[in-house]
Amino acid sequence: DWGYGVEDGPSLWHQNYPIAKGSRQSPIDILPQTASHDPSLGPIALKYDQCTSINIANNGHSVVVEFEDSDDRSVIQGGPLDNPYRLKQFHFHWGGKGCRGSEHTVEGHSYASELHLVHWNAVKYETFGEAATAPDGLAVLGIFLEGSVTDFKSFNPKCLLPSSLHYWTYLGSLTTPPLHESVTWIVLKEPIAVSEKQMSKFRMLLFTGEEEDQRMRMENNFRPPQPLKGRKVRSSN
Ligand SMILES: Cc1cc(C(C)C)[n+](CCc2cnc[nH]2)c(C(C)C)c1
Ligand SMILES: [Zn+2]
Repeated sequence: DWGYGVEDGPSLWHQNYPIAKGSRQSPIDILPQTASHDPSLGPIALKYDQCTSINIANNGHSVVVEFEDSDDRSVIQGGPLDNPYRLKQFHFHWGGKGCRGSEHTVEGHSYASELHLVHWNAVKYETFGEAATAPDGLAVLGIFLEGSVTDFKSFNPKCLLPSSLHYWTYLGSLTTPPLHESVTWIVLKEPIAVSEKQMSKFRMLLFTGEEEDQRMRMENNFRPPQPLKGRKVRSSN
């Protein structure tokens, strides 16, 4: 019912999902100069050592790596978060070519791709599904990928992190339907390098059209920036 094409893309999502015009929609264009530095914002802490990946799948909209989330073995905490959020899965957004592809932009600048590490508040909610509809239910760590000659070795989230964990944070939403306004976004300032070869592998992934035979190229699976509507973007030190 929704996609990234001309007939079903982001500009039409509001017809079936009115919250698309809500007050905390994502992604946004981040303006570093207007982000308010908040000294009370501590560092984020990532505990991914025991992370247990379950599978990698093409869910028709993205390539997703799922994790075991029956306990707090892999969590993100600190920063803007009041308690630990459990790692559920990570996935990517990317463009058809060149440097467009990320969901968040920085002063209008897009990156080739954006990695989302999705976590949920298992302290307050019973299930991921329940958390996904709650205003403090999810915490998504966004990491920009920019094309470069180096390769990244594996999908272990630990080695996918840049050297600096400085971040911007703001209250937002899922970036595809149902567009729930349930996400505390933590976007790292420093991108990681990914090779053109890796990018081309994303682009070769096909995603199913309405009819199974309609194999469309999975690319440009990103939503454009949404109005800030008075929200404050805070910056870690
Ligand atoms: C693996 C995954 C895929 C998707 C979309 C791309 C269908 N979504 C829905 C929208 C979204 C993707 N990235 C930010 N929001 C999620 C949510 C639950 C975080 C996870
Ligand atoms: Zn995402």
